[in-house]
Amino acid sequence: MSPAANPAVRDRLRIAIQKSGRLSEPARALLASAGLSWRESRDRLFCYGESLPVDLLLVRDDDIPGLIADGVCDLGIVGRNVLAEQAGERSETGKPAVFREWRALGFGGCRLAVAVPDGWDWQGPQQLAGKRVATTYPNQLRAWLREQRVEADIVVLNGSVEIAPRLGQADAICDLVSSGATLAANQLKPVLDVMRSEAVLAGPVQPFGDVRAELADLLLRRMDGVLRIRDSKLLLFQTRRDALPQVLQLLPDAEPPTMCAIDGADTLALQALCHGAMTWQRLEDLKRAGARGLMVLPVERMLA
Ligand SMILES: Nc1ncnc2c1ncn2[C@@H]1O[C@H](COP(=O)(O)OP(=O)(O)OP(=O)(O)O)[C@@H](O)[C@H]1O
Ligand SMILES: O=P(O)(O)OC[C@H]1O[C@H](OP(=O)(O)OP(=O)(O)O)[C@H](O)[C@@H]1O
Ligand SMILES: [Mg+2]
Repeated sequence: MSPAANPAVRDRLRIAIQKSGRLSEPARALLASAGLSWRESRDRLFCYGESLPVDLLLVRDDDIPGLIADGVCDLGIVGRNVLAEQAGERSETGKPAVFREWRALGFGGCRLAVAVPDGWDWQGPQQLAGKRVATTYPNQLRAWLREQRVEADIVVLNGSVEIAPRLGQADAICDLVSSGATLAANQLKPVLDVMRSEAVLAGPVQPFGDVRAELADLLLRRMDGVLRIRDSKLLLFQTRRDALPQVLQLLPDAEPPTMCAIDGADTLALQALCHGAMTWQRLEDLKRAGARGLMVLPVERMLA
């Protein structure tokens, strides 16, 4: 049966990303560097893929796990915090796990942390016993409290959680923190992390049974290439053979270099893919160790 005749079989992949918010631009940029391009529609909620049969759906981030669960979209880029919260909710209500994290994407980093008023003398999780804790992430907080064997009341709020203690709605909070500025502005201090989060590529637990499997594989391979080289540089240099061990010691973050002998084999020309920052200080150290003609080149694409 052709995909058109059977709606369960699809010949295009559909990826949901946040319409507007912290993850929307980096998510688009990542997909674009993996070679995707779209024809923008006028309402901009659905973008038809041009370079590959991969379409974009622009939605609220909280809707992404549910869209994957319902099969409305195939993949999504969403914070691990949102994915874990909704997975927790499904498991609490006895529903099977249908989506999971496929890849961590290295942006949108933050943590889900417990914070208490500045004046508290924090002794440990037991101090939350019998207290009210405000959060947008009740399932993760509940699971964490259970692990700590602490009984506390969870007050669910959809936003502005940090203001709850001042309003007398809660004694402590459990919310996302990155710089800590929002906590400080509300006279709160973080005391421990419930989870570390970043943007992730989410997908179904079950593999696709049609051409989407190949499209998803292709996309993953390209994304892995982009993620691997995000901060990488290609380093070109020459060195005398006897200085090689000292030079390589300064490149612990490099892939095994390609080398060739020149000048009657006494000198080597090398190229090494380095994953760490290539600062001036590092180049000067390499020169001191015997490297010559150092050149640092950006890496645009890589396919393993
Ligand atoms: N302060 C922060 N620093 C870094 N990342 C954050 C921060 N706050 C949230 N995030 C991450 O970015 C994701 C999206 O945050 P954002 O504030 O844009 O969501 P939202 O207000 O729920 O948006 P939407 O309108 O799509 O529902 C969060 O789920 C989290 O993974
Ligand atoms: O530690 P900080 O760097 O101050 O960031 C933390 C704040 O960022 C997020 O809110 P956001 O600004 O996205 O507003 P929102 O409540 O509308 O999501 C989060 O809910 C915190 O309130
Ligand atoms: Mg949201």
